[in-house]
Amino acid sequence: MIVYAIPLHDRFRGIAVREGVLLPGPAGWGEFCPFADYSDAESAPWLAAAVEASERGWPEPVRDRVEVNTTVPVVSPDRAHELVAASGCRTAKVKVADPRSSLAEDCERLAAVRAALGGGGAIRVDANAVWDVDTAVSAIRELDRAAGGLEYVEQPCRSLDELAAVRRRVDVRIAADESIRRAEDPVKVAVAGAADIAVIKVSPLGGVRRALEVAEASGLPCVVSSAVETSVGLAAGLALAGALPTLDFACGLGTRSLLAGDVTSDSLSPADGFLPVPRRAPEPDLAEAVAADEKTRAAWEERLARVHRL
Ligand SMILES: O=C(O)CCC(=O)c1ccccc1C(=O)O
Ligand SMILES: [Mg+2]
Repeated sequence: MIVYAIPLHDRFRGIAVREGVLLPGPAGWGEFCPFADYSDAESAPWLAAAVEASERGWPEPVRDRVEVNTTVPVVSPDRAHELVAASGCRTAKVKVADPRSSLAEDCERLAAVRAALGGGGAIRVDANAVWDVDTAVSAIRELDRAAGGLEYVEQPCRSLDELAAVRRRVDVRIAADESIRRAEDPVKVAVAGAADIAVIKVSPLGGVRRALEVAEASGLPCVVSSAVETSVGLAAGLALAGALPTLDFACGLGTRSLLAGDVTSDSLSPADGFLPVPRRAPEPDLAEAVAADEKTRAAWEERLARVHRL
């Protein structure tokens, strides 16, 4: 087993260093990397996803490449412009509504992203559930204007009822993320009236097969998104995106560039906005260079053992 610790270029979701474990098995490598604030119970599906990858492998894909968005953290307009221009992607997902950023700053970041993308690109934003309904409605209208049009807004509010209320009052499409992945039972959550798009993630949903079930049950067009894994975990996301019967939107799997390093030389960085659908995860041949220190390694070994026992 490999334990890695990789710095991020810019803070993302409050995280400056991404940590996790790579597990080898007969089918290849799997990645277990629940965020530090996740309980053991909430980390169990992340382990199931890693075990699926290493023991069983993934279902047959129906496509061999996937268009992806580049992901823009809460950074200055200049930095946002630079990230989008360097990405080669035609779609950008921009984090908004962060405590460190005002609505005016969010608007400036979006204008810079639009300038970098040009009129033909698509911009989506992610509010990570922080707004109430009225705040969401007015913020979305302003952000939509600043961006020169938004493709969708991801998780503007916490609850499904709030998402439904916002959806009735704005023209911009609504995508559900936390409402699905943090639901008691992601297969049973009735997201259809509350959102236009379902964001589906392999790790929190317990693997590619389980995520395919959640996607089907949602009855919505899906966007497969990462949890900012290394290329080993990104491969699982691409396997899911590759196996979905239909895929109408770019996926949130262009996150390799958020990390300052990777565990593989065969890195899953988008070229011209697309990533290939791999049959198995790439070999972690660079793990030595990003190995965690002894203390971090011991903590992850313990965490893995606890989640394993559940
Ligand atoms: O969707 C993307 O572009 C990248 C993935 C992403 O935003 C994300 C990554 C880790 C944890 C939460 C989220 C999120 O979508 O809220
Ligand atoms: Mg999200």
